[in-house]
Amino acid sequence: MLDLKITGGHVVLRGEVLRLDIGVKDGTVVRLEESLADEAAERHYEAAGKHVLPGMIDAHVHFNEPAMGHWEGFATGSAALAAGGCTSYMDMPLNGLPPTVSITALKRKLEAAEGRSRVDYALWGGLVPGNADQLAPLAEAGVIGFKAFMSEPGGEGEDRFQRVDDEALLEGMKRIAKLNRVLALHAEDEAMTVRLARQAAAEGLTGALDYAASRPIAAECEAVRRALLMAERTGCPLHFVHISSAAAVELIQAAKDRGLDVTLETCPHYLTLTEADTVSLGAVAKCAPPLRSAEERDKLWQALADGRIDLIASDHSPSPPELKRADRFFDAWGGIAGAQSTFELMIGEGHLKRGLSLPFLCSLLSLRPAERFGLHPRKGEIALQADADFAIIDLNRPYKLSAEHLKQRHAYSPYTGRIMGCRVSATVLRGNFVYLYNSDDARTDDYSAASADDSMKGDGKWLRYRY
Ligand SMILES: NC(=O)NC(NC(N)=O)C(=O)[O-]
Ligand SMILES: [Zn+2]
Ligand SMILES: [Zn+2]
Repeated sequence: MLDLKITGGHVVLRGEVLRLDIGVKDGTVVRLEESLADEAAERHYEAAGKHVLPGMIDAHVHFNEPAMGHWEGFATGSAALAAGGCTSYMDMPLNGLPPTVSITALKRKLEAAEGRSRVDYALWGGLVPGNADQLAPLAEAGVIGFKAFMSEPGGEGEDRFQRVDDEALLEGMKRIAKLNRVLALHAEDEAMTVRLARQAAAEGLTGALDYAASRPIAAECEAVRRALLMAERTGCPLHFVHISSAAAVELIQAAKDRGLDVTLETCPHYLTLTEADTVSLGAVAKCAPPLRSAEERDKLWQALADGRIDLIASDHSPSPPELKRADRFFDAWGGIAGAQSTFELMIGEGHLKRGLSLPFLCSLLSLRPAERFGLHPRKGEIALQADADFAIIDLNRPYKLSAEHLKQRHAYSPYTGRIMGCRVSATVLRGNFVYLYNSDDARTDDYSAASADDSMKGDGKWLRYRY
């Protein structure tokens, strides 16, 4: 007998969408057929009129435990992801304390996560000045890659995450190349952004647009260019996080064309918000690199449609709302808390509005991240023998996002008040419902029903995939 069957849905596969029924046993997809009507199953979800997509894999979130759980934690952050159709995520090595830059810190991170996550996860380690000797042990312990900042990451306290100088970056790349891991880079040129911020302060310029002007596209391109030169010398695989400009995409594309092992992500906020929103919404829409012009946003969509963007990640980096209130926009915390909305924004804007196909968008949201960071073939697409990780989506149910919908630690997002073009109806992790929107109950999203807890039992919580 099957554990679960999902019938009547349109199933998004690699390159095509088919009307199929799905059979699940022991957390794995075991049947994909036109009809499983006569098949016995412990649970049955009728998905007629809905689409079944591979669960999203979010390669970039900041859950700030240990020590900073009052900013965001594994339980609340992963509940938000589950409500947004995400079934696996990769946690960044900051802004918890200590940051994940040593084996001791990794253990603390794992303890903080243990038994609290609603969906599957993997961890990033950090590359910072002075931790070169920790890279091999961290890789051995299973981190999926390393993250480094080329500009100041922000935060307070001596043990906060430190940016790399060129020397530490080059040395780190040499080592990471040998470890068969990817180095993820926050690419903004420190010298340029510091100089421009100082200049703005000296001129008394403190607003949202002044902040954006102090972190121009040129700063992103300069850092990307320098990192690519070092990658060429060291052979280190690179992944550029949160790329905000088409010009940077082009630099990276040229490197790909030269044969470099390099990928890039962008985030829903660069595709759906602009610097004008930073003015109207305030620091809830503050991030680094900053939001750009509407013209730049459209160029980024074009680059995406042209296949020049490898993946989409949320870069969910929340803080308590107080830290978003500051007289000078420069002083507010930078980071956008969009974990719950990636899928709905990308399907709503990318598919329903801009006409990109669902298989294409799912490759950016699931398959490519799974392939890049070693989770494929177990995760990343709906296929026989793969994990039964799904987002079940209703394309005919637009809704207005409000603070009450948000499951994250602080119900604070630049997308509240926005009409989402579609809605996640249910999220399934290895055959278990980890989120269920109960459309009969107009008041609440009832996701405590179903067997949410099942997903937290057993193994596979921390994915230890090797290349
Ligand atoms: N310290 C952070 O979490 N920073 C993050 N903040 C952003 N993107 O504004 C990031 O990933 O750079
Ligand atoms: Zn960053
Ligand atoms: Zn980030």
